[in-house]
Amino acid sequence: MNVRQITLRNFRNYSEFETEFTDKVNVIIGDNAQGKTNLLEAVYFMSAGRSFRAKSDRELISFDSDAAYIRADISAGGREQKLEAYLFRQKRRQLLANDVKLRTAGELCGRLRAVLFCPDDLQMVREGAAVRRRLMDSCLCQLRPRYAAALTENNRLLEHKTRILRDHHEKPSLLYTLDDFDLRLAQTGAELIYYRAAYAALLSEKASKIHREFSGGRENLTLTYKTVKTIPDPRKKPAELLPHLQEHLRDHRRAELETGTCLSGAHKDDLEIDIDGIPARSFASQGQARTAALSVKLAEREIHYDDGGEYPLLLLDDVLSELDMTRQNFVLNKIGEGQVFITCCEDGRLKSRTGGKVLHIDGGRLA
Ligand SMILES: Nc1ncnc2c1ncn2[C@@H]1O[C@H](COP(=O)(O)OP(=O)(O)OP(=O)(O)O)[C@@H](O)[C@H]1O
Repeated sequence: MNVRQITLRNFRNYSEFETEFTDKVNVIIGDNAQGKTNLLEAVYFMSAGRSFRAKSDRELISFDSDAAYIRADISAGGREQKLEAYLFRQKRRQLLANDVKLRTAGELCGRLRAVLFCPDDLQMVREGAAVRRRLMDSCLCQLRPRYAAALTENNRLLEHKTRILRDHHEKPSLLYTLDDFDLRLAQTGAELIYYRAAYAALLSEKASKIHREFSGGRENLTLTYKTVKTIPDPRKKPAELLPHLQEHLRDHRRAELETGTCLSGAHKDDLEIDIDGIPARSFASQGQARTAALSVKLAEREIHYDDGGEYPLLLLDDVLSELDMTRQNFVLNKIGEGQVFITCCEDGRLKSRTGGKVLHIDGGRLA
């Protein structure tokens, strides 16, 4: 699976841009703020139907434009495909695959798979649960289109429910709709939990193996999925999870009304990371935290490979420079096959170590 060519119009700081990529390692080099991450973001967008850092499509459109365009010519599953995205400031985006309009971002997911490793990922060990939920979500959205649809719906319902909880004092009639929202939240939440539980078990198994190799057999990494407390076994089918989620929602109704926030549901899930049975969040050294984050990302890549028989794109945004030489070598050795994109500021060493194609970016253009 690879991106052969990308075309950008009015995307971030790229007004008109087109380039071909090699199906091996692409090293994107340039000074700060020249558009290296923007280019990676465009590639990622075509795999996930969303950016990994922008809150809305509008942020992706060049400051002085009303619309942006991304086109990726890809090769996947032995087929050449054309993926396009039209993003607008004032109206809904339009996504196309081989000239056919797609209704949702979920329909884009899966056509082009990518694993992103960016500086924020190095914090997955230390930060709050949101980072680790995003980790599960971004991979599952690509692996399972049904998951992407459930996640979009769950987020939409949460936004509505939050408004109800916040505004019901001024408008008590809003409370009549709360039961319906809770039911839909529990239904979509049950789907999310079902998929997350299976994914977390697989990720833990693979990441643990990589981490052990990485640490010279000394450390044991485990990932444990944590969800709504009333659920005895999250690996049961969604229909069996539903009543437990409803029970938890009922128990928290009063607290939700008092605090004006959604306290119950899959949006609180976590993926706990332990090293040798001790919570990494509080006790891991800097080196251990980095090794764990790397192991998790490399495990994610393997899961994609096992699922689809092809390596996903590996997007490494400015992370290699943050790793010491041993860890850089471990990553570069593990890459082996598949298309890779690496952004970095310095030239030279990476080029010779990866043997990759170098793209010099300067002010949103190829230098
Ligand atoms: N919507 C937009 N329209 C125009 N320019 C934008 C837009 N969004 C971001 N930029 C510009 O893109 C540039 C940043 O690009 P990017 O994040 O890709 O940098 P980078 O080359 O990865 O830099 P660094 O090495 O510092 O991470 C900034 O100068 C920013 O102002």
